[in-house]
Amino acid sequence: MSKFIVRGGKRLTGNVKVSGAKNSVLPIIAASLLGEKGASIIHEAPSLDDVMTINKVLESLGAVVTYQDETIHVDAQELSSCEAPYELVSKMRASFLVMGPLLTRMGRTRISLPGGCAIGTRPIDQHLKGFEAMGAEINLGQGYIEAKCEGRLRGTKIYLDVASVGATENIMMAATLAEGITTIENAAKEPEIVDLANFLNGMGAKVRGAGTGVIRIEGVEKLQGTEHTVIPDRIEAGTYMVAAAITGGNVYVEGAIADHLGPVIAKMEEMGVEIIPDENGVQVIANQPLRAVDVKTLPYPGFPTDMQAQMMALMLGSEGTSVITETVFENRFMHVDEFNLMNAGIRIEGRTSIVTGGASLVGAKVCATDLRAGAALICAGLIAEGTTEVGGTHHIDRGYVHLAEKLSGLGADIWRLEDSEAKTSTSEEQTASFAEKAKQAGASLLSVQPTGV
Ligand SMILES: CC(=O)N[C@H]1[C@@H](OP(=O)(O)OP(=O)(O)OC[C@H]2O[C@@H](n3ccc(=O)[nH]c3=O)[C@H](O)[C@@H]2O)O[C@H](CO)[C@@H](O)[C@@H]1O
Ligand SMILES: C=C(OP(=O)(O)O)C(=O)O
Repeated sequence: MSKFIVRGGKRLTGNVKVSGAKNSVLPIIAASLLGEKGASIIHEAPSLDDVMTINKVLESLGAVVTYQDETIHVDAQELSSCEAPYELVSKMRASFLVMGPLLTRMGRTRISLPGGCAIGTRPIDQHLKGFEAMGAEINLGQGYIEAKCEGRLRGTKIYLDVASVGATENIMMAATLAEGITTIENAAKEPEIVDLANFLNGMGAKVRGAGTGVIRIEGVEKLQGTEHTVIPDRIEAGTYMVAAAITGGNVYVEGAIADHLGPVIAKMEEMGVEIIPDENGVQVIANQPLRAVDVKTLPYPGFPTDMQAQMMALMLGSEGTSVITETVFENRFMHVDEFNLMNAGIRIEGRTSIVTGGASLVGAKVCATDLRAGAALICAGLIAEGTTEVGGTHHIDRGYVHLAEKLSGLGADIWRLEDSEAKTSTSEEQTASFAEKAKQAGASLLSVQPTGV
């Protein structure tokens, strides 16, 4: 099993660059299926496993996709299928985002049910409610959802019972080619929704109000490929901000957009971290003991659930008792047991976790239960005594580009041990191979350690 190995005790300093946002690029790639004329070019597409998976979904539908140097070309002029198979959708829930584009463009689609995952059951009722309201007929059977419509979808008013990011995106994409006007009420307001709307408008769509609770889409007859640069990943940025703060460090997070990180910055400032934003990123300076805070996750612009686990790690490095309430997903405290293997002493009471800071964390063998849990365990490992081994790297690879290389570029004592490397190579060879990867990632190798600890 491959794993990240972290030796605690290093203070992080320097500059780290944030990659393009996973949660923007995935719906944008799905939206590129709407381009009946010309290709789409998507810049700052991070080299994540999730991106490779959705590219494969598009290829299985007949689109021609190439990926080079963080740029994706999608030629979706000729599509040969409207069915997204189980093998790909089961790998990644966001594959379900191809449903809206396929239904509205082809009048029919069949997609494997995405199912739940480690953080919750994650139903899709709001997506389907939207499609039905627009005139689609939905049938479920044998693990697949079939949607079809006679002629074009029809614009209508859709009120979402929960401000779902995915449902807002799927319905928004479906509405671009519908007849008439669609209004989404109680729409999600995340920056990634705005990024998707900008991409769609670049294709010729007429989307207004993205980023507010009411989005209005006037359907058009056809869309064409466009060129777009994905926004920086606010969750990756927040993760490096936490990594800097937990080590008492001084780090410039290049590309972080302070406006997208409002609640994360507010809570870190409340803890005593100095955050200095400028137009290119944010400087994070932690030069005093951290104070306990209480955090409740909420849809944007509230505190993001995708930063909950990392914030929990930061609370462990503070003085006093903090409380985290998770309101977005019903099962997103799986990392607590893993933190507790490191002597964290966190208690769960329903949807709340009580985190007592100041405990001396000790390195342990732990496992990422989802991608943010993995990043959070690595953050905790940065201040733990001894060595922490974080397994479940496939989760982390879904959302973090060159995580070990970026952190080691800031001075962290971290490296990745591949299963195959562990079996076949010497520690010197592993160091050399890691050094090569880090060089490719542009990181300066302040602390590369041989494996085999
Ligand atoms: C690829 C992507 O962008 N993923 C993000 C997206 O996931 P995703 O789009 O799946 O998350 P949603 O916003 O849809 O989910 C929020 C809540 O709504 C519920 N719900 C959702 C849809 C539905 O039809 N019915 C329903 O009840 C979910 O179970 C959950 O409790 O937003 C989440 C919430 O910010 C983030 O954690 C994910 O990183
Ligand atoms: C939960 C997440 O992603 P996804 O919705 O793709 O599972 C996440 O990015 O933290």
